[in-house]
Amino acid sequence: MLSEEQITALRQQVASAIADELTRANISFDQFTELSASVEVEFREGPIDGSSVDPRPLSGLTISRVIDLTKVISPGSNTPPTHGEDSIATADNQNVEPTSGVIVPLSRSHTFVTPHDTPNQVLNHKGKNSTVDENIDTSDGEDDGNNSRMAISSLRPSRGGIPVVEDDTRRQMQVVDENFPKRRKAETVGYAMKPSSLDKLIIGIWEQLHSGANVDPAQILGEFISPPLLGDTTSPSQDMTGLSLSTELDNISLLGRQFNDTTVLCRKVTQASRTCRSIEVIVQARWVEHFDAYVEHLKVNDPKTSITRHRKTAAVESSSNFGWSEKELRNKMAIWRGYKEIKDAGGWAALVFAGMGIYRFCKYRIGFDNESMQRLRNLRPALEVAADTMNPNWRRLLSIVGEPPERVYSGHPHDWVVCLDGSPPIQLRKTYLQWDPYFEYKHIEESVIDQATWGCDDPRWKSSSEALTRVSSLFVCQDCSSEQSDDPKLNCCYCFPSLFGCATLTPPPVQVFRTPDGRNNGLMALCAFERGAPVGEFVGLITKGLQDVDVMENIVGSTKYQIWQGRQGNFTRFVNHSCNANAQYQRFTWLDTQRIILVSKGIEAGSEITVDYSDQYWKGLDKKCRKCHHGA
Ligand SMILES: C[S@@+](CC[C@H](N)C(=O)[O-])C[C@H]1O[C@@H](n2cnc3c(N)ncnc32)[C@H](O)[C@@H]1O
Repeated sequence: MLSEEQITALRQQVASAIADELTRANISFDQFTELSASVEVEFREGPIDGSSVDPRPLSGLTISRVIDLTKVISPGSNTPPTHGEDSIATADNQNVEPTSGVIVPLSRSHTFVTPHDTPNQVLNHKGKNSTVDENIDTSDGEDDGNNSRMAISSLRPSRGGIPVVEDDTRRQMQVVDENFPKRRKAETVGYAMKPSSLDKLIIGIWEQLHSGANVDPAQILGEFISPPLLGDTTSPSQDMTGLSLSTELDNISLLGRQFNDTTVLCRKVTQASRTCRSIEVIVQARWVEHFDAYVEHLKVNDPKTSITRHRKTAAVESSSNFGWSEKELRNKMAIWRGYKEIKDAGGWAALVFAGMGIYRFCKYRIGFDNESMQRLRNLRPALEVAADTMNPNWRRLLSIVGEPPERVYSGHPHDWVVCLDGSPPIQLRKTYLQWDPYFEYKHIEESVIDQATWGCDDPRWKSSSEALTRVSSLFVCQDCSSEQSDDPKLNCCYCFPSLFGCATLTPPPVQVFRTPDGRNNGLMALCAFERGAPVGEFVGLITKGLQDVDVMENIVGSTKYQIWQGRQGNFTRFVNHSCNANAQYQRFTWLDTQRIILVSKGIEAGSEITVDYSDQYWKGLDKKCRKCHHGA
């Protein structure tokens, strides 16, 4: 019998051996939530190098255990999701005025007043009373001491190491250039994506929707006619060594044209095949409905015969029409029924944009339960907003099954605020009218220079000696030292490939959503963003001297400028604060011009995207973080 100490030593030895093996195995556990491990132990006699070991175990298998690792892998799995705070929710939304979008500059001519238009007597985090102006200030420590800016509060990118302290400023959000924090598990909000088959299906839908995939019947009706690819001209493999220079050049340009033509043809066929696949699942889902209706009809006409018998009759009739055996039809029908159930819950958009993943999901039916279908039901309006606004013709596919082809949601994808509980989306402007009856928001992809202020100059441009030290006329990335160009063929900088210098830019998978805890709107990540991946650029009006509004203030050399998203900008305008943020703002220089990028710190699919506005931002404001309940 082993002593207590020997058992402890044995336990440690076995545990550390398993841990070593696990490290070597390099398994990605991220995709599992209900993980268990099966451990088998045998004891053997002899040295471990195997030179003279008796390969037979002492007494066969000593132990065999299955260990539940769920709690180790997902320690927070029992934590209620954020939307459990529903009780505070919608009514509360009336109370928190989202500052940056609703306050207009005093210097501009709007006359309405919101609670944040005037200085407020407020409590800061330490409970101290202070009077503040409602602004955002973002000067970044290279302050020239100009106190007129002190009253402006800000979303403020700061340079690493340079203190960002202006005691009188508020609403400063800091950009952290250094000490990129370790990835943290992000909280999920309403959609609460967990790694399962349904999640894969949903993420597949979002990815298709944001991939630039063109689901348009016109694509398959359009021409596939392309110049002859083979036969009458030089094929790519033909030996050209004996050709004269001009013939050679002719052939090269011909090869180039052929290559481009083939690319176009290939693109058209790929798109057409994707569209056909969508038509296929639409028709198959509808066929199941007709099958059920027919069985119902048989039952009404012949109530004495069992429903099973009627089903068989209908199956036999249709299998001969399909040219399949009854069994084959039944197998297919089981999958098609899955398509119908997805359509019933998630709407036609879920079906059309599901891609190939839907087949496996319906074949194996893992996670095909009431809870999953409820999740799809809640997602339905959000999916339709994305589908209608990004793929305006997709509903025309539905005319094949007699559904209305007109889209329901028009405008920009972020003109709609989706609700986590599946209730109808709200027009963006309506979510601000209570504070600003004139609210409107123009969606722009690039910042716009306020010419009244800057003329033709872009204050973000690094005209300083920094830029002039370049050896050639090429632009060089300050981070990776590679050449930058808007021409994808010349560009070598891949710091933020989804934003700069690459051939295709696809819209980021994000949506504006209604927060359930009184923060008005927020930004939802539909798919995961890896740590370090850009979500988008902070764009708006490049201006200066605004007071009493939320602005991002920045500095290049000695030039200060502001980015104001009050009336125009992009989705970054809806990013809320969290003390536990999963994203942050970073500076980046593209073609010698400063840009501010929203970068992921590890954002999970289905989470709200947040940044830490920093204490500076909240300083002196009568607000607590409603996301984390800090700073009450
Ligand atoms: C840049 S906007 C963010 C989008 C905003 N929620 C909206 O609906 O327009 C900043 C404003 O959102 C609100 N906000 C953001 N994060 C918050 C938080 N954690 N707690 C409370 N309010 C927050 C505040 O009103 C803040 O002034």
